[in-house]
Amino acid sequence: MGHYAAVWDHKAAIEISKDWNGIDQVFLRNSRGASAKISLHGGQVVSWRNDQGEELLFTSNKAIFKHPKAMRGGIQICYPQFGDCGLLDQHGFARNKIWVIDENPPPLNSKESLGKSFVDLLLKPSEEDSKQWPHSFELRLRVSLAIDGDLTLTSRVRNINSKPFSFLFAFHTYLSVSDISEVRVEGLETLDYLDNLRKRELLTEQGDSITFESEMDRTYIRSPKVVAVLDHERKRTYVIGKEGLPDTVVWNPWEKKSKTMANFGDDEYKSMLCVDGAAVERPITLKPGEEWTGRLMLTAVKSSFCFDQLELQSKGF
Ligand SMILES: O=P(O)(O)OC[C@H]1O[C@@H](O)[C@H](O)[C@@H](O)[C@@H]1O
Repeated sequence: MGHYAAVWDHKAAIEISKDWNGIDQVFLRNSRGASAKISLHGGQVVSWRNDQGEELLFTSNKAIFKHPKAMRGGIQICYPQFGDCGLLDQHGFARNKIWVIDENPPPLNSKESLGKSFVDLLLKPSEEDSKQWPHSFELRLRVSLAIDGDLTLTSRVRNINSKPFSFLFAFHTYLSVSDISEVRVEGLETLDYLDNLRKRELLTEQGDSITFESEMDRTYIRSPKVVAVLDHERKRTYVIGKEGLPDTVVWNPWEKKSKTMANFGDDEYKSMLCVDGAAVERPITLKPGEEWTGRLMLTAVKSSFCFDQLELQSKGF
């Protein structure tokens, strides 16, 4: 399987194995011991570990690993619908489908994979999907793990039909946190957001940063390219960069809703936070033959957050 990997030394590797349901999953590893696991079920990133072996993504202890439902956690691909704003199942069908490994993807910018282990996945609509959503598309996902452990997800949607179509998209990202009460999100101050708990009412963020004391389900519109999630107790900061994704969704179900979710423990809301790079306020429209690209870049660093220290520019933010 070496040809899937950008091999810069002998330890960079990619392996393919079966998951609990006999569905292929891809294991990426870098030379320092960081890793990522991607399931072909849903094109879902199910694990991302740093070089200390610490898991950076949340997965519920009650997650159900059973086709066709995406398991609760990791990074899910929401496409072509987000939430329940449409006729399809919540968050669209892509997260519930079996993707394939794309051996010959159309080229991406060469910098994209330089020095990284990566895999390319592809989803094309089945007959059943076309009945529900009558548009011909190719949805691609490249997952790349860099030498410093950064994880990049690049999605491309191509219209291969003779008519335009529109879609919504999100990288629904479950971050693992120590205790939600100790977490702060920076970068969304003063922005307008749609409050999904109040029928998508348009409100403006008043806080200096976002902290959590109750259920939250918000779509921050036209959000900046970089948002930081500071976990004080664990002394870890996640830096979330995005391109082609104008919005950021912030979600935590809190206590009451958690109890109603079958595949989620009653107390698990304390150890997770979803911060999604998304294009959900306004649909993206593609004319025949056109392609859209969206990218999510995740970095986890120790201790307090400082834009300068992170040399964000050198990381491509
Ligand atoms: O339970 P699901 O379908 O995975 O969705 C979880 C949540 O995902 C969030 O992104 C949405 O904003 C919430 O409204 C939704 O409840």
